[in-house]
Amino acid sequence: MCPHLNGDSLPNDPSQMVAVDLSNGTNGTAVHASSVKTNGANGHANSINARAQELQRRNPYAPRASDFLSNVSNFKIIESTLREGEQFANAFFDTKTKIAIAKALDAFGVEYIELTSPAASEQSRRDCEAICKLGLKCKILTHIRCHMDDARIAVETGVDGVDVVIGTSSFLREFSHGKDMAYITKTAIEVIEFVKSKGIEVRFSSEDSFRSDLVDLLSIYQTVDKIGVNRVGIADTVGCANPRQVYDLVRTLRGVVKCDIEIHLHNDTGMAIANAYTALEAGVTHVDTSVLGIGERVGITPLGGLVACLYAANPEYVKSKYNLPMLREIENLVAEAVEVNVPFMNPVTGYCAFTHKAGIHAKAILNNPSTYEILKPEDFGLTRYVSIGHRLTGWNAVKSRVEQLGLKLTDDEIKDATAKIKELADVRTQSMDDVDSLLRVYSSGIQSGELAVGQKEALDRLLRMHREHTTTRPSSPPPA
Ligand SMILES: CC(=O)SCCNC(=O)CCNC(=O)[C@H](O)C(C)(C)COP(=O)(O)OP(=O)(O)OC[C@H]1O[C@@H](n2cnc3c(N)ncnc32)[C@H](O)[C@@H]1OP(=O)(O)O
Ligand SMILES: O=C(O)CCC(=O)C(=O)O
Ligand SMILES: [Zn+2]
Repeated sequence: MCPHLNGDSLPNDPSQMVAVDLSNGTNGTAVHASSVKTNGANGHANSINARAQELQRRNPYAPRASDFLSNVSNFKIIESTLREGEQFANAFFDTKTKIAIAKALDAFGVEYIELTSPAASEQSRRDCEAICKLGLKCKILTHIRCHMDDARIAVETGVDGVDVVIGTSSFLREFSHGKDMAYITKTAIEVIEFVKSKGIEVRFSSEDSFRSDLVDLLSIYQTVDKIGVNRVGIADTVGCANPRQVYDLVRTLRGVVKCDIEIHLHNDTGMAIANAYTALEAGVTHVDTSVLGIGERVGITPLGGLVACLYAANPEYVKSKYNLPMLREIENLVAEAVEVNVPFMNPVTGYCAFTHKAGIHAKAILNNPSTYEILKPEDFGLTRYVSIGHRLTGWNAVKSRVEQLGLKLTDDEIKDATAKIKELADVRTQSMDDVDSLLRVYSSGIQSGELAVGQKEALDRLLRMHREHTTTRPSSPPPA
């Protein structure tokens, strides 16, 4: 039986854990230089520079110009589980599941949901229409090739906007669609103007941006910005970019276009969350995510990980935007739909995300959770645990359990009992029930005078008697 205090449970075997409720603990919240939204107009960038230089003159530790470009506290999520996520090898979402996921994401508070192209199949088109009719708070987008045939189908579905994409790297120009930059630019203009004429949002994105020629990229982005695209998108389609490259490209683009900038980052080298954070620092306004990061190959920036990272930067802002306690439910919903487990090391919902083990950690956590926690479990509707029944435990952790059990032991007695727990845990990990029995036997031995600190043999005898009693006692008859 899980011995936690407030009825929550871990998805794993919690028998060695004890939950600690320190809701009145003094978790620190990071303080952040305020950020201003910039639309990248050069005049604006210059005035930010002048303001920052003035601040720096007065105080060298004052925010720099780059800090004012940051959108770490001013961003929108484009949730693409129902588009990129459907490209995950294991994914098959029937209509009911798509609707459940869309509703859950909307209740969580994402600003946009991106859906598979209605050109993909007849059912994809019908599902897109069905989700548009749900009346969700968030905006619904669909994602199409840069082609008039796809655009004509997309605008008839009832979406709030269309995300248009075409590869600009030499790899994709040669081996995917075979079109040159002149053709891409001409078609992009045609598609964007068509979608705009329907009165809905349109975004233009270059696929494989980080392996595209910078002059080609900036020139097509500038062209589509001039004709009034709502957003341009940068895509690290193969997951090759590092944070420095992301920062440089976004920052350069920020100086070239006035419209919003979206970023889409694959996680092939494990950089997707770091790259998304860096992209926000450099001024992107929209970040693509999927639940658990599912997508092509190893997928993209995961919703939960990104939210955790941005919460660490500005908890109040993130809490005000998103229903954080829903994260676990959404991840479980998607994990079940695509038949995978939530990874053990997942931020926030990984099965030991809020479990503290080593004695040194446990003592400090019990005094103040901020010592070893950057995320507050209670903000995500979760519980903090301290694991006790192992050889790395310490007397402070044991003392907290003694107090929870309502036992009366002095510190010396607790240290003595801790030594016994360690001795037993050197042989095998002790469950919480094992620890509790030991503490109860120890305490009753002390109260009855059968035991004093350091009487190892007497304690062994009492434990042996307790074990024999509990294992040989005949089971009680069932209640009448
Ligand atoms: C990086 C990304 O994740 S982008 C999004 C990926 N999403 C999808 O692919 C959605 C699901 N896809 C599908 O259902 C199908 O691939 C469809 C309906 C889009 C196209 O199917 P098909 O016509 O059978 O073509 P197929 O998939 O074999 O090849 C892609 C075609 O699109 C063209 N193409 C590829 N990318 C683009 C683009 N961004 N813009 C315009 N055309 C493109 C290719 O040249 C090729 O054309 P072809 O028929 O002249 O050879
Ligand atoms: O449309 C986009 O921005 C991204 C498309 C995509 O999935 C990718 O390039 O990986
Ligand atoms: Zn992608």
